[in-house]
Amino acid sequence: MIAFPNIKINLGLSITEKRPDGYHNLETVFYPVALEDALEIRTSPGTDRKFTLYQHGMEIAGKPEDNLVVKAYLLMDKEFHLPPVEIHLYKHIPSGAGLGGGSSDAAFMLKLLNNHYQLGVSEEQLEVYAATLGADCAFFIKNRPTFAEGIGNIFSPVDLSLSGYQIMIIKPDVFVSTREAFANIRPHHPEYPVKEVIRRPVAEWKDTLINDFEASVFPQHPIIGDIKKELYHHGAIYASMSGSGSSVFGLFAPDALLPEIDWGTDTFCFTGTLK
Ligand SMILES: C[C@](O)(CO)[C@H](O)COP(=O)(O)OP(=O)(O)OC[C@H]1O[C@@H](n2ccc(N)nc2=O)[C@H](O)[C@@H]1O
Ligand SMILES: Nc1ncnc2c1ncn2[C@@H]1O[C@H](COP(=O)(O)OP(=O)(O)OP(=O)(O)O)[C@@H](O)[C@H]1O
Repeated sequence: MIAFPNIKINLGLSITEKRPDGYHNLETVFYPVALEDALEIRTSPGTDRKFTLYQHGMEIAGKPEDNLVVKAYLLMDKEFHLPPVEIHLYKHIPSGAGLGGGSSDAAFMLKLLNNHYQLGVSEEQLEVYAATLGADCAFFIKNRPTFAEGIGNIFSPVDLSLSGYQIMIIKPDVFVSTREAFANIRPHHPEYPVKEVIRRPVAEWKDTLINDFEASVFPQHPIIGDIKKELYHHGAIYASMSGSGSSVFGLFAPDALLPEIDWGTDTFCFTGTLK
């Protein structure tokens, strides 16, 4: 059985408080975008190994047992005593991009196992499992536009459709550690709450829908700020870094002709249309 884990972008990201457990409370809107990995599971009988991970496409740092798809499998195996599986993961989604690629793989693994082995786990319970694997992992269970608060795991639906808008996502060859990005932030409550700005037309978001990480990440990696400027220069209606970076996305009107920009060979570039 195969699934296609997609990414999220953050529309606004306010880091409001540091918590006693070291994590941060935040407010953001997650929006799904169809830049996808491919994830397949097959039962592999007659083997002692619980799992074998075959990786294709972009490389991911770390051992197989550190991969979030394996962590998701082991979590479900503990609860449901699953048969051994072969896992094929084809990575298209860049890592360290703020696009939630690893979290998405993990959430889709939970959904795949639930469907393939007919475990009968509810979406709500899958969200509980997902939240143990990564702060924004649970979003990918329902995978629809969502207002998130808490550490990024308390959800309410938002009435927002960007259907038809074109998106350009650019990720320079720069790795931003999510942990370090949080460490450099001074939390504060936003002048313009994300939930309110998002109700305004996209054309009004430019100076009010803020990703707090930009202020700490751009000075360290000026190239990321330059990409955002370039997207505006070429007609983006709204542009922002996603999550803790290093990717930047630009939203363009449905009928706009997307610019052809030479970002250089080490830069990842995706264009698509939002659903
Ligand atoms: C920044 C976002 O991309 C916004 O969508 C996400 O909240 C990040 O979520 P994520 O990559 O799933 O994050 P995790 O892998 O759970 O956490 C990585 C590290 O970031 C810090 N962290 C993460 C989430 C959060 N609300 N507060 C934090 O301080 C913690 O130091 C944690 O050890
Ligand atoms: N299946 C996976 N895909 C990508 N990275 C994974 C995976 N499993 C574990 N990782 C580890 O997770 C780290 C973060 O990867 P991820 O793609 O989620 O980054 P990100 O885009 O910064 O996500 P986020 O928006 O959640 O911060 C990587 O450095 C990698 O070592």
